[in-house]
Amino acid sequence: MSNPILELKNAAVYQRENLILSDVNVEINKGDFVYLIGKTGTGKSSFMKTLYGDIPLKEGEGSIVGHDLRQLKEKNIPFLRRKLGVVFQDFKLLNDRTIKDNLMFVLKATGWKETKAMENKIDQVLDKVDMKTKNFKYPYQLSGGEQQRIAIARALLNDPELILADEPTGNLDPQTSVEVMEVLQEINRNGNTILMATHDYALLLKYPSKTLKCDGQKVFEVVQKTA
Ligand SMILES: Nc1ncnc2c1ncn2[C@@H]1O[C@H](COP(=O)(O)OP(=O)(O)OP(=O)(O)O)[C@@H](O)[C@H]1O
Repeated sequence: MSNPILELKNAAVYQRENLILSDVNVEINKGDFVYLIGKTGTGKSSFMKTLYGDIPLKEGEGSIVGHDLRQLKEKNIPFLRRKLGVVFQDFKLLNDRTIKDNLMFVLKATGWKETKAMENKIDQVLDKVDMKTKNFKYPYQLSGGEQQRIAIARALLNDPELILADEPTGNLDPQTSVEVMEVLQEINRNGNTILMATHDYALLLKYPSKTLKCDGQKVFEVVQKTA
């Protein structure tokens, strides 16, 4: 029996009272790499926000990493987020502290106490994105691609069951996008499950995978054409 990490049944996504997506039926299983595509304004970000508890699910059924999205209470959102790694287009690193301190901040905020264990974990995640030697730098001293790799490392800190990446290459040039994508692919090969919203069709062609499309207030799976 498959035990999906994410399952939505007849779900509807709203921004306040505006219906953005309806009849959403989606299943993501452990180890999957799934793209979410669609034109600007079709609801990719709203879909992602619903998954990490930023927008409440008011219609249909939804479960993600063991949480029922319909029953999700404000106080449980931090616990949901701990099981998710979220990566954004604009990196969202804290510019007033070093890379190491950015990661330390997240570990402390999520209940880690032991300095040695925290340092080991930071080394481990930075190693995964090939950024171990830059841990003393400040975010503004890094290129966009490097900052995004740090943001991916940060998403890995609590061994997430699912990584949600919302346009992770949106601010990067094509070559750097490929480099960041290589990191995500490697992480996926190592067993991490990833849902990535993107409008970068070049990446889809280069790294084909299961693809969901937002269009006309619906989400459906598309079969990629090999041109
Ligand atoms: N905070 C908000 N309040 C009300 N409506 C919103 C809000 N944010 C987005 N919307 C609307 O929801 C719809 C979907 O937006 P969303 O950002 O989810 O699309 P998207 O596919 O992620 O677009 P993009 O690729 O430009 O990021 C749009 O019509 C947008 O105007």
